[in-house]
Order: sequence, then C-alpha cells, then structure tokens
Amino acid sequence: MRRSHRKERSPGSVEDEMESEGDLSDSGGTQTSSHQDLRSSIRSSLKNIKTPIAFAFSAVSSSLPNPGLQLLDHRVIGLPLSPDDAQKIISLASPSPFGKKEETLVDESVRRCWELQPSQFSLKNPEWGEAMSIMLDSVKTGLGILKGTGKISAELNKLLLYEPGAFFKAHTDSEKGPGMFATLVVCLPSPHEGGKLVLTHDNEKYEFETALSSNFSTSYAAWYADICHEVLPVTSGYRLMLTYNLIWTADSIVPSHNIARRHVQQLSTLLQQYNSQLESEENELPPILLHKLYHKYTEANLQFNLLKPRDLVQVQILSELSAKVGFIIYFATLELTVEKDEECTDYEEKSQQLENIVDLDGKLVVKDFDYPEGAFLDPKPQDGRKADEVHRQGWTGNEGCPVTYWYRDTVVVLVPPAKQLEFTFHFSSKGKVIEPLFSKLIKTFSEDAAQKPKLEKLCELALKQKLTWLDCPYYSTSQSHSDFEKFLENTPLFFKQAATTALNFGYFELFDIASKRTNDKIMLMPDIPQKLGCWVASKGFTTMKDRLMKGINVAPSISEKVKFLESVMIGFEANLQDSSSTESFDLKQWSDTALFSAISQLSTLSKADGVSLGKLHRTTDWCLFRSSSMPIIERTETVVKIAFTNEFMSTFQHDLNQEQRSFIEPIICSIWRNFAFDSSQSKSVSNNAHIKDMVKGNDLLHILENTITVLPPEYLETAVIPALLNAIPSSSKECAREVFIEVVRMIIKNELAGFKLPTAASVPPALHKVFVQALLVKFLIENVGLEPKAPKDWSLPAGSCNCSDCTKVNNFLRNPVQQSLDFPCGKQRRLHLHQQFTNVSKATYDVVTVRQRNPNVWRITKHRRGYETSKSNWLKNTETAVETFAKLKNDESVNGKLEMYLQPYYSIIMKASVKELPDLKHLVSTQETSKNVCLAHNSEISQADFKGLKRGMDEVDPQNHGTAKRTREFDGTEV
Ligand SMILES: O=C(O)CCC(=O)C(=O)O
Ligand SMILES: [Fe+2]
Repeated sequence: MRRSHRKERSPGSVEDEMESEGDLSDSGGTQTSSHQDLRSSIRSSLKNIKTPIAFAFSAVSSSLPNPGLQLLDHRVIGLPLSPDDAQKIISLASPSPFGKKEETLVDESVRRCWELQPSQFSLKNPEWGEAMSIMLDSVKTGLGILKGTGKISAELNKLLLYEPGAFFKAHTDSEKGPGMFATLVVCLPSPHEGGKLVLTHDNEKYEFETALSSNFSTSYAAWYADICHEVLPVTSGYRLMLTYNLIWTADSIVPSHNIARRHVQQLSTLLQQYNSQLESEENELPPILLHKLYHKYTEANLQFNLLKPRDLVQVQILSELSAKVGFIIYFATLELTVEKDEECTDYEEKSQQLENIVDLDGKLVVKDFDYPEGAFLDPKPQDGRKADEVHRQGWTGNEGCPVTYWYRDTVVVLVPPAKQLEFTFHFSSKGKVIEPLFSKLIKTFSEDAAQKPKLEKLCELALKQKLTWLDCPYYSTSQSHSDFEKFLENTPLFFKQAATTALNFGYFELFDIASKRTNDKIMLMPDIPQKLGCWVASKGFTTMKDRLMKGINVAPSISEKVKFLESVMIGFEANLQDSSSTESFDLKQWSDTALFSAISQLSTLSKADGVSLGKLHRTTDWCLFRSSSMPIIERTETVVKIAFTNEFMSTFQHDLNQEQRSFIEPIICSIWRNFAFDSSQSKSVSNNAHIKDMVKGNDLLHILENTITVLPPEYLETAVIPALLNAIPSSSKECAREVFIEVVRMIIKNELAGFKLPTAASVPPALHKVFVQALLVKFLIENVGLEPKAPKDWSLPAGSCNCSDCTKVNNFLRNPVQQSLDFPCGKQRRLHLHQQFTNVSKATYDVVTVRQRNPNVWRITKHRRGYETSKSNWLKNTETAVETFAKLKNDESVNGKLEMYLQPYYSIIMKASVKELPDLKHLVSTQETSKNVCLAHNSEISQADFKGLKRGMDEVDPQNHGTAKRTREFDGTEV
C-alpha cells in the first residue's frame, strides 16, 4: 500500500454545528487576520449554504381546497370558474391600476386586468387557512429562508381576473406596508391559455406557466420584492388570481434575495481571496481545500446526480461558484489511517490519502493522491468519531498490540486556479499526472492569450516529469521502426501533448528538452515536422536547422526520412509569404544534401531502403544523387542493390541515357559478383525481417530483365546463371521454401529473362537444367531431409550411479528388448532412483510411482516419442513436397517441361526421395562453366575488377564498342 506517513497540523478548533445558521457577522468580506481564519471562514461560509438560492419559487397542487370564493352580494363563485361567474366578477370589478412612484395609474397599455379589493369578496372555506400555511411553508423553503430564522405571514391583497387580451407589463411590486418582503400569487382553477408570469433577475429567467394546470388544479408562485416580472397576454379563457403580500414577522433582518445570495457572494469573495493569497505571497495556505459532505457515498454513487439533497445544494452552489472564480471541483474519498498501540498510548501514526478522485459526473480522475498538509477544512474525522474499520493485529511478541483505524469521508476537492498546474502533477510527485485535467488545461490556456505564461509552465512541468519509461537506462537509442512504435505506445499522452504544444507556441527550449529526452523520437510525431517547417518560414532556416537535422537522422528508414522532409516542406511552403524567395530554394537544396548524409550514417539498409533510395533520383539533383548514392549502395547487400536497381530502372523503361547507364552498370555487375538470395544482416535480426529481405521471385525477374537491358546477353550465361547456381547451397531453408519453387515455376513457364526458350520444343541448355535441379534439390534437403533413423533396439545409455538399485535399472536400460521395469521399493530408495533417473536431459523413458501396492512400485518405461514425432513430420513434409511438385507440373504451360528440366533426376525429385538425390555441391560445381567470370568475394565495386570484367565481355561481343568508353566515364566519378 502506498501511504505517505505524515503528521498533520489541525486546521484549528472550529466548533462545527455551533455556529448560528444565519449569522453573517464573523465572516464577511473583511480581511482575515491569518490563514487559519481564512480557512475557517471558508468553512463556515460553506456551512451556511443549505438551501437553494432562488429568487422565485412556484408549485402546483391538486390537493389544495377550493377557497370558497363569495362576492359581496353573497353569490358563491364555483371553481373551475364558469364564463357566467367570470362575468359576475367583472360586473363588480374595476380596472387594475398600477403604481408609478407616488401615483396610482390606470393605463391599458401597461396593465389590462380586472380586480376586486379584499372588501369586495370573502374566502369562506375554513380549510383555506390550513392550505395557506402549507403554501407558506413550501414558499419559505423555496426562497431559501433558513428554518428557525423567523416567521412569515400572508396578507390578502387582491382578486385579479384576466380575460382574453389581459396582461401586465414588466414591473416590480411596490412595497405595501412594513415587513413586506415578497409577493405570493395563487392561481385558482379556471381554464385559460397564455398569461405566463415571467420573472427575471441578473440575466436569469424564471417562468410560472399558470395555464398548464389551470383546468382543475391550484398553482402558486412567490418572489422576492425586488424581482422584475410581467404577465404575458391571456389568449383564451379566464385567469383568476388571488394575490398576497408576504410579511416578515420576526425581529431579524427582513429576508431578501440579496441576503440569501450573500452567503454565496461571501464564499466567492473568500475563495478569491484564498486564491490570490496563494498566487501573491509566501504563505502556508494549503494548495487545495477539502470539504466534507454530510453523507458518505460509495464509489458507485459518487456523482452529482446521486447526491442527497443537502449535499446537492452545496455542491450545486460550489460548482456554479467554481465556474465563476475558476476553481475546479472534484469528489473524493478521504481515507485517514491511524495506527496506535494499545499498550503504549503515546504512539500514534497517521497517514491520509484521497482515494478515487472523480469529476462531478463520477468519472475517475485519479486513483489515489497524497493530499497536502492542512487541506482539510473540517475537524479531523477521528475526533470523537467511531472508525469505519478497525484491525487488531493481536500480540506480536515484544512489538506490543498494534491497532489500525480507518476513517473514511466523502469530500469535495476544491482546486484553486493558482495551484491547478501543480495539482495536475500531484504537486510534482514524480511521474504522476492527472491526464484529463492536463488536457483540459492545455486546451483552456492555449485558447486564451492571457494564459500564455501558465501554458508555458504547464509544458515545462510536463516535459520535466520523471518518466519510468524514458528515464530507464535501457531506453532504446536504436532507431528501428518498431522502436518508434514502442515510443509512441509507452510515452504518456501528456508528454507528447506538451511537446507538441511547446513547439506550436514556439517554446523552443522546452521542445528541445522533449527532443533530448526522447532521443529525438519526438520529431517523428504527427504534426511536428510540418510545424518545424512553419517555423523555418517564420524564424528563418538557421534557427531551425539543428532540429531538422535531428529529425532526419532519427527517422529509422529512408522512406521515413523522406516523409519527414516532405512534411517540413509542406509546413514551410504554407507559411512562406513569398514563395519565390531564395529561402525556399535553399531549404530544398539543404534537405537533399542532409538526407544523403543521414542515409550514409545508417548502419544497414533494408530492401525497402533500397527501393526508397532508388526513387530519390526523381526528386533530387542528378549530380548529387549520383555522387551520394553510389558510396551508400556499394556497401549494401545484394538484396538491397537489387531493390535499388529495379526501382531506379523502373523509371526509364529500358531507355537510359549514357550517364544513367554508366551509373547503374557497375552496380549490376557487383550484384552478380556477390550474389546471394538471403541478406546476412536481416537473417540475424528476426525471422520476419529475414523473409522480407530476401531476393524474391519478382526481384529476380526484374533484375534479370534489367541486366539484359544494360549488359550484353552473354553476360547471363557467363556471369549471372553461374552466380545464381553458386548461391544455392548456402541459401537458407526459408529461402528455399519462399523463393525457389517460385523461381522454378517462372522458368518452366518461360517467364524468367535469361531462361526463356525460343520455342515450345526447345531443349533447355544444360546450365539451366542444373539450375532448376539444384533449386529443387536444395528445397528437398532443407524442407524434407533424410528419413529419421529408427533406434536399432530398445537399449539406452545407462546412468552413472553404481549402487545396487541403480545397477538393476542400468541393466534394464542397456537391455535391447525389455521396455518396462517395475521396482517395488520404499520411499528412501525411490527418492534416490528419482534423483538419478528423472530430469535427465534427452531421456527417452518415463518414470512414475505406482501406489496400489505396498511397498509402492517405482516404474520406468522406455519410449520412442522423439523418433515418432520426427518420423511423422518427415512423412508430412515428404507428402507436402510431392504435392508442391505435382502442382508445379500442372502449372507449366507446356506439359512435360518440368520433366525435361529435371532429367535424369525427375522421378527421384518428384517423389521427394532425398536419399537418392545427387549431391548438391557436386551438382553445382560440375556445371560451373564460366571460368572467365570473376566471383570474387570482395564486395567493393573496384575499378580494376570492373575493367577486367568489361574486357572479358568485350572479347565476347566485339561489336559493343560503347562499353569501354562508358567504363572510362564511370572511372571519372567519385566512386
Ligand atoms: O397575475 C399575476 O400573476 C401577477 C400579478 C402581479 O404581478 C401583481 O399583482 O403585481
Ligand atoms: Fe406584480
């Protein structure tokens, strides 16, 4: 368990429930004398928030009685109101006036409504009094008037009747006597439409729609005296209202909306004060505040929507406030652990931590968090309270009797703006980050220019966080593609986000930190190269040069280096004001040179790199390409050279100019001088890389065609085919499986340049035949092999111990016919035998103890499972090979060709009979005819070799005068 053991100071002895609830005197906006006071003021201010702070309230009730409305002439008015009764009322009523300053006016453009004075009607139902007190109770709660703070009474004001077209424009009610603090209106059952009452305060709107329940129910609404309101026109029916003045009958201050809001305003002031003190001075204030909720919530029900009413009110207000003053609020479980010793009362060790910090929707933000000193606003949970969990360890000798108590509370976590950065990083406890908060802050700060200093700080904190992954000494400095994938996967999102942001906002020093810590891998993240390009355009090339170089160097393959530079170019061009500027030209030229220098630093090139390099002549200056790629390509293996050549040649469609020809010719020659199907480098890396980096059928197809394009046809017979043949014995098993069958298929289908027969009836030359035979012989040797030899009898090598028991067992092992031995003996002797005969490496026997008899039987049984498996594998492989060859035979375009190629070994090969096959080395060497071809093991394209080779060929083809000349041109290059 991770626990920080720390003694915490008490936040002060604040007596919780003893504060008078409505008392505001101690905690107004006055400057607090100490931090202690500030915290306790915040706390008591919070305590005072117990009811919703509403400026208006309304409710509907179907159970309220009919008030028993009677007019002066004793006519009783039935409810719901009938049109006849409405007319009776109107006949007695007068148009409603309204007050303007001292005057009382009647003006139908401001108010149209009929009214009766209380003297013109009475409410006869004796139950109406009770109904009134029910309404007053709910109005009190609704308006946030604290229980026990005072009494209110209602004074009947008017009976109002709105006929269609009646309304009352926006106004505030005039104070009709001392103590009046609010208005109550009761809408009696009388169907109507329109007539909505709309109240507004501080841009907040509250609507009371009387029409909705007007058929049969009574509804009522109340609002504080200073609230502006209007009644929209009634569109049909009659709207019948009783209006009351609400009077405050206690001595205490008359409640008003402002007073109710004052607790909140006060809290808001205190929180702002707390935040600005944190920002401005050296102080000992805690960086966050924790406020205890009344109820304890389980992990599952800790979210705003599931809060109990009392907590709900507080959290609602806190969350509104937080939005205004920039605090962030969360829920969490506060766990306090107290360890005591019942023997030694002095000993007490406390540790505390926040568990499961969640946001208001209950979404987990962080699992556990060591909260800072002094953050808890309320008294310590353990003060006079029963622990939620107790664990007694019992006597542990001289260590006494330790007891552990756990106290758990649900708290609101208040994070002030001043400490949000630090909070995000758990107050810099290394490597811990609250990612959702981090992302949120990055977003907010990025969008607000005034927050730039905070944004920079946030990036700095993130980029300097200790990270197990990056800081581990084994963090890879190699540059393979899989390494970059690992980097993307393991580097936390916040780090990557911070690096990207740092670059976007031009915090170059911070970006360089990210670059250094990731061994420059950060350069390859999406958007980074393009952004670097933008900066080149705006800050100039020199400022960004080193960073660009890092990016080019860290990109693991040529294609990724090219991609990096292309992205840089896109960003650069998009941000360049004047695209014809010299800066543009310089960047392109520089990046081409830089690219080649980065490529030349790659320790090995893959086949894919060969392709990428072969493409580069299309986008770079020819001279640069020629002089830079030659030294790179001449160091590479055959497979890379082939990929390069094939890609290079694919552009020209056999139509090379002298320059290109003289460039590629020596490369092709060097391919055939050192030909190998496998890449020796990738062989050692991984099986996958190995299979990828082999000379495949298609590669061979194209390189043969390209060889013919550049070199005279005789070259195939004298150099190429012997080189191919020569490469067969040393090629790998995988190669034999993946490539050889494919090559044979191409040959017999007459597809492979150099092996094509002029007519269907032509007999293949001996060299071609041997080549095809050698490919299949190698295939069989590697993929089938010789039949595994069965053991000649059951005898096995004996063990080394010569005790009498072991001697018996050894005799059994040596015995050529006996397969199993039962050895009844006691435990000790069995143990010895086990020691001698179990876990013997390569043992081809099993040992068990049989328990049915007394003494138990030690049983040893010989087996031949190893042989059996290899035999069955061999049979399977033979079968597969036979099938493969049969398919090959069916594939050929002219039947019988395969047989022609394989004679005299046709039937042996077709039945995959390895034991009858000719010796491969012998087969290959007897046919190695081209004595004049240099098969030097020297991998360099040496000029001497090249000339020698050429001379040989010139002899073969006296017409080819151009060759010697081209050679001289080649000599002139920087190779
Ligand atoms: O009819 C109503 O709903 C409100 C009446 C009113 O605002 C008033 O009498 O001052
Ligand atoms: Fe009014």
